Amino acid sequence: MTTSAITAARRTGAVLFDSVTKSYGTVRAVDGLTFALHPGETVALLGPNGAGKSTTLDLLLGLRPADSGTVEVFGTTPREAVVAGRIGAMLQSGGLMEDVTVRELVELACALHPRPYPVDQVLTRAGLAQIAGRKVNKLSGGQEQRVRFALATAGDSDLIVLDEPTTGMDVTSRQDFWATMREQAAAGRTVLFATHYLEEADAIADRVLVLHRGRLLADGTAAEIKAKAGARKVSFDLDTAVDEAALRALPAVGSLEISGRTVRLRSHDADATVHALYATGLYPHNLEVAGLGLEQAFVALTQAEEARTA
Ligand SMILES: Nc1ncnc2c1ncn2[C@@H]1O[C@H](COP(=O)(O)OP(=O)(O)OP(=O)(O)O)[C@@H](O)[C@H]1O
Repeated sequence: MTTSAITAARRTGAVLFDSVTKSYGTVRAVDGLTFALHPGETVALLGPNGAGKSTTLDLLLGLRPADSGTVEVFGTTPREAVVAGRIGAMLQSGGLMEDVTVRELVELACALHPRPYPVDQVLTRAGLAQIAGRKVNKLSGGQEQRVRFALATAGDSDLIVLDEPTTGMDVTSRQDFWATMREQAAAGRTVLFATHYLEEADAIADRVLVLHRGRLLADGTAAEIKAKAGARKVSFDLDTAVDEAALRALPAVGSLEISGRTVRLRSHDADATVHALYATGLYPHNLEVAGLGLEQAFVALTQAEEARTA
């Protein structure tokens, strides 16, 4: 980010990370991270295991101090933003209070929020109305996630932070969950979620941040991230026996998979690959050239970075 973008984000942004670093002993979990989130955005935070996603969220929520750099939330410190009720959070870790009912726990969360919603509304929105009387320690994993979701939306917060929110939820719960999050975003709230479900990031996020070893590897729309990965999938059938060596010698070819007379390959310059394919005298049928999905783009980007820094 440029200095003027940082100044603008400081004035009008929802979140600003400016050169933030955090280490645990010798492990640098977050390494000079700079980004801003704008009000009303829904942003996915992606990264392989250990990339620093949870640490980033902890810093954003004021649960850990940064070693250097600054974290601002609506122009204040994370802690001030939390106390003012401006952030609702749903974290992976942290047990729920056990010996209380779902309703009692949600009542407590509402009582603690400066701008609470009615308890019944929170329970219904999280799909908990039917099990409000049940003890929290008797819930399934997916039901516990719904309780965490209820706690994150107990009041009118401006920023909702979710760490792998749908892990353990069944398909219907997931759909309900994201429908609610869309409503929250449509009402102008900023939503930041860390996830390993790339199809969710693709479908839901306006913007995707890819972390790798505590650094920002990519920042853009899902379409931009796919384009950045650069590779295309090329597939075709041949009506003669497949000459693997000739295919491997085509320009820009990455991986190559042959199944009978069907060929599937990755190319970082599909035009060059296909032109050269025709030039060899082969005649491909059913030729298809397609972009990568977000998941494939993510793997391509992170693997390229691993190779670059190895
Ligand atoms: N409390 C801690 N003490 C020591 N090291 C830690 C601690 N928490 C995280 N780390 C290390 O910091 C790095 C970043 O971890 P973090 O949990 O932020 O990553 P993540 O992207 O959330 O990973 P995952 O996808 O596996 O949840 C990892 O190398 C991890 O081992």
